[in-house]
Amino acid sequence: MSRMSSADSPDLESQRDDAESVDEDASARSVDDAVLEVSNLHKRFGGIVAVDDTSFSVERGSITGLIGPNGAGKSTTFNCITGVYEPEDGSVTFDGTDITGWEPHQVANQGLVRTFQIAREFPEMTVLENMMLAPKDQLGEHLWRSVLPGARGGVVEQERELRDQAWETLEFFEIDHLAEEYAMNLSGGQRKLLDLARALQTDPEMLMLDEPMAGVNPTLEEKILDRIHALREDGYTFLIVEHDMDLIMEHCEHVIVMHQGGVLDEGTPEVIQSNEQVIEAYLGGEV
Ligand SMILES: Nc1ncnc2c1ncn2[C@@H]1O[C@H](COP(=O)(O)OP(=O)(O)OP(=O)(O)O)[C@@H](O)[C@H]1O
Repeated sequence: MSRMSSADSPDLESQRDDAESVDEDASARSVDDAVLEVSNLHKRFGGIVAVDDTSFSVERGSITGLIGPNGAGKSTTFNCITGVYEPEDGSVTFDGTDITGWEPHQVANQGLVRTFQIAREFPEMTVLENMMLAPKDQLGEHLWRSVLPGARGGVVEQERELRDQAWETLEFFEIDHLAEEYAMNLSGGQRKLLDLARALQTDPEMLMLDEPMAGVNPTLEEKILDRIHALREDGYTFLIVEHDMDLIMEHCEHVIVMHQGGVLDEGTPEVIQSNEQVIEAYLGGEV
């Protein structure tokens, strides 16, 4: 299933053949219950092919890792899935619905949310205010509703529920003591926790995390991982881009490897770790 160009060397061609046989094994893995299906995705920027015929599925309730050297196309794939970019070709299906080319807020409303490499909170708002802005379909955002007879009570009630939910989520991530703090005063790790909390506030089914541990100290990293596992136990699905290989291999049950815009291989951490093409992709001077 390698997606390298036809200009690949014979060596790489033979690796691709090997990869295909490995992938046959991988695809034998039952993805009966795929919550996300990415099929033949293509995205280019001028002459740069960033995502080249990429296909993979994510099993519902799994923690799946998406890895690959710098420039492999991971973030662009995330962006194509979540509506930041529109792919030139291919499709994205979430929970049985074709969401290809949907706007980011539509994707989020469907239950698929993401975080970014660089957290995107509002720095001049408090943590709690950031939380209150996150949820989808807030009645309070639709001002017209407030002028409908009898609707005002509903808005007040919904805002109270959102506030309660925000507190609960902040407690879950153990940052409730920072609720009144301006987001700009948080540490890098605390921002990552806020980012996750905000994503969760939208009541998603699946979270896509782009380098959730970058710049996070080991103690906070433990806490974030602990929360991710707790959420998975609750039925959430995770797709995680992360450069820390040890972390991916320890915490993901399935790993997808991207290289030069395509999927080089996928499988269990054990399979991936022993795959020489993967080792070469990482150690071939491109990391
Ligand atoms: N907005 C853009 N304009 C032009 N080229 C881009 C753009 N975004 C990504 N690219 C290019 O597309 C390719 C894939 O980039 P992408 O950021 O998706 O890789 P990545 O695997 O996420 O890398 P990293 O691990 O370094 O974040 C790279 O060659 C990159 O330079």
